[in-house]
Amino acid sequence: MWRLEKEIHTLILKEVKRNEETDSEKNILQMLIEVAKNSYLGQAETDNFVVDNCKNICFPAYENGAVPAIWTLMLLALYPEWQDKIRAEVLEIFNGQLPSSAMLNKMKTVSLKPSEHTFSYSFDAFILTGKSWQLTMVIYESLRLYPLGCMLTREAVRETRFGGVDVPKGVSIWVMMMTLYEDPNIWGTDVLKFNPERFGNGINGACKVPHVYIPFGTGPRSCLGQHFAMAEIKIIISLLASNFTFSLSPKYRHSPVMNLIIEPEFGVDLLVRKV
Ligand code: HEM
Repeated sequence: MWRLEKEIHTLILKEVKRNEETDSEKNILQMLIEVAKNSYLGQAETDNFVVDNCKNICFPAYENGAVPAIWTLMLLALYPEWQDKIRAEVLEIFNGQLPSSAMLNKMKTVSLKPSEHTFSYSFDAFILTGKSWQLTMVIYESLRLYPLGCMLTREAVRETRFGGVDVPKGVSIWVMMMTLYEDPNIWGTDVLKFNPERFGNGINGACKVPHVYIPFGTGPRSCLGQHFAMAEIKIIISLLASNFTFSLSPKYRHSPVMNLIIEPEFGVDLLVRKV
């Protein structure tokens, strides 16, 4: 384990050096290096800062787009009427071509005027624009029923009072996603049903307290890959839905498990047919 750790450390620093030597376009790595260099950190700490942040970005990039896409496919397999709606939408937008960013922008949805909100809310989910957002509604509903992480954590950096409770400095606060997403007082009596239509008027229309819908977290440390992840999931689902119909295989065993993220324990077996 230590050998692997050391090897990864060395590999990342090699890439850092290569990156510093080439006059390439500004990328995340260069931004990380700049932040580290402009800080009070010594050389070893600077290296650790860059390496740790690289790992922090690579780790979620590996499965975090794939698992929500798999849950969405499972739900679409269960609800063929939504599969048909998605297929019609993507066939109209993509018109037999591979998805481009301009096409994805047509499915792009929503933005929030920052001044209307106290948090720096970067998840683009409040004002629906355009008319092609059925797939986005399906993904939002899928992320509500099967959130990627089961909790969001924050540490009290100073003594504070939170919802009538005194919280001492240093205490970790865990926000359990499922308690937010399964509350009928917030989402209505059909809270446990797959109903993407609830997002028809954006998040404000979907629930009584829109700030509780935070699939990508909130504030300055919200998900770095949220727009990438949404684009990735849209591309995967669009390509599959426009070429295939799919239903759940009798082999499928429904068993969401909480590892680091909420995953289907036995995978998702689908029966797939060419359209
Ligand atoms: C649908 C897919 C994804 C979901 C639902 C998701 C969700 C989240 C959540 C809830 C957080 C914690 C935010 C907070 O504490 O406020 C987070 C953090 C993060 N995510 Fe994602 N994520 C997804 C995909 C990705 C992908 C594909 C990447 C990388 C390419 C990524 C990179 C990160 C990073 C680097 C952080 C830490 C940000 C920081 O600490 O400043 N995520 N994500």
